[in-house]
Amino acid sequence: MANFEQFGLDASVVQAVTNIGFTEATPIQQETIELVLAGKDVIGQAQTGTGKTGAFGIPLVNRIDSSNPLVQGLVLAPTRELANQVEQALRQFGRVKGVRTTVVYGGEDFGKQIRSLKQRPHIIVATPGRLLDHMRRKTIRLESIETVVLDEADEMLNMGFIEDIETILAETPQETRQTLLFSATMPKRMESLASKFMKNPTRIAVKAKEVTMENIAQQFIEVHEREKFDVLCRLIDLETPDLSIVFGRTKRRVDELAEALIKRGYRAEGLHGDLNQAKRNSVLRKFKEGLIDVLVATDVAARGLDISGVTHVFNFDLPQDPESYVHRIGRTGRAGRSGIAITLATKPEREHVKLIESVSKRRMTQRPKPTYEEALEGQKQSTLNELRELAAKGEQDSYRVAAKELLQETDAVTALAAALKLLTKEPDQTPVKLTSEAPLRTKKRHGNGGRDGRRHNDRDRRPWGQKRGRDGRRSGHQRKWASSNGKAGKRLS
Ligand SMILES: Nc1ncnc2c1ncn2[C@@H]1O[C@H](COP(=O)(O)OP(=O)(O)OP(=O)(O)O)[C@@H](O)[C@H]1O
Ligand SMILES: [Mg+2]
Repeated sequence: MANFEQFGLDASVVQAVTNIGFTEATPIQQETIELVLAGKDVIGQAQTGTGKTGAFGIPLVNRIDSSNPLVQGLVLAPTRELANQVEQALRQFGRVKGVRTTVVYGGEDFGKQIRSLKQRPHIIVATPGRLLDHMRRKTIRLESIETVVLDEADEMLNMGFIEDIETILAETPQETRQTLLFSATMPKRMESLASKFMKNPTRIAVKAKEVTMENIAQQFIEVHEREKFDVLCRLIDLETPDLSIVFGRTKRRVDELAEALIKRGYRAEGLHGDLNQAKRNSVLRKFKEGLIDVLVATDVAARGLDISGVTHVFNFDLPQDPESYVHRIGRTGRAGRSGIAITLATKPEREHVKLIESVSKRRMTQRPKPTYEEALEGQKQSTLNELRELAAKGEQDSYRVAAKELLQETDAVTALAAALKLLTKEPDQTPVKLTSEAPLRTKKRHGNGGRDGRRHNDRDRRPWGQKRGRDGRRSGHQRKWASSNGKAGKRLS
């Protein structure tokens, strides 16, 4: 296994990476770091959660001349939250070397961004729309850019950012520019972008049958539309996730789902593109801090977001395309950890499930709908585990007298059973109202990448090819690769 010293990186960059806690390069990092250092154009495809940010970010900061005040690196990301997260990662990689980074995205004050641009960042991370605005205002110039990275390149095409990206790339030095494309999915249509903007790129790709991670258990449950919500609640009760993400198809759906979950006593909040940026930031922060356990989101949260502790992804509604499925479920099972992805599908949607399976090259295991009894049992076990842990810690001195008094009145089993009942969140059946969604219908995939026929303007993404208005949306955590699973590195290679 490779450590970071062997790639010819500056000692300051190796130091920064070590400080973060990375000891070994992940497979995609092993393959791309030297190429990027050498100035080559690279198309990097590797599964979700396997360190692509480091694969481009570590050599990128290494290439920066930190004594030169000009901006040298540009990273584009499809959403605001992701742009934020990537900038945080780059800042960490470049900290010891003294590389300055900044991030610009829509929905935020220009003034603040202009002030940060005046600090002469070496690398700018941006969403395409806001970057263009800055270019028009001449608050960002790209003629000194040496390296451009398109993170989630295929998604930026999906979102209709292609013209924006062409405009941006045209403002960077054509002859000398290094261009890097990264994503877990590289659909065929990426080729035209690559051939147009890249010079003899090296392709690093995972094998087709390894598009999704094997450490993510993929399951699906066949449901009727009207029972979906009860099934979701029972799943949460039964599975007792640490953190989970529930994906809904539309913004309205996300709002309704979050509200319904809250009504049933879950700590949930919604995230989608119609919320103002302050709200989006606060929801994501609360989720990372564990102040909420369930993040309900549109596909705005499907790509790139790296949040530790997400043990479960629920596809309440099917994603509109198979690539989106790969990215959604990739919000769990990151950095060698395991995760569970559960997809709810109605009977008419079976075909769509098959299409997803054929693209992700993995079968989903069908499981039955959880029963009320199973949900209750899950909650009981969870309470029992917490009780066991607390008892083992033995820090209940101030409760011992009361406990003894209780045991004089009633036998131990009765007393404990009452405590368990009190502490257990029994499955809540409060009636809730959700507007029902028509099932997703499968259309044959054409050259347009199989965007579904139903175009719903309540969605967070533009259909393929359609020009987007301003800008997208989407933040970070560092830990040791394979910290919880020593085998992860091997499995990936
Ligand atoms: N060499 C390493 N050692 C330990 N942890 C690492 C290493 N490289 C990356 N990680 C951690 O792995 C996690 C996933 O990394 P990252 O977000 O870059 O994945 P990704 O491949 O970009 O995934 P996605 O396709 O979802 O965007 C992060 O928490 C990151 O800090
Ligand atoms: Mg990523």
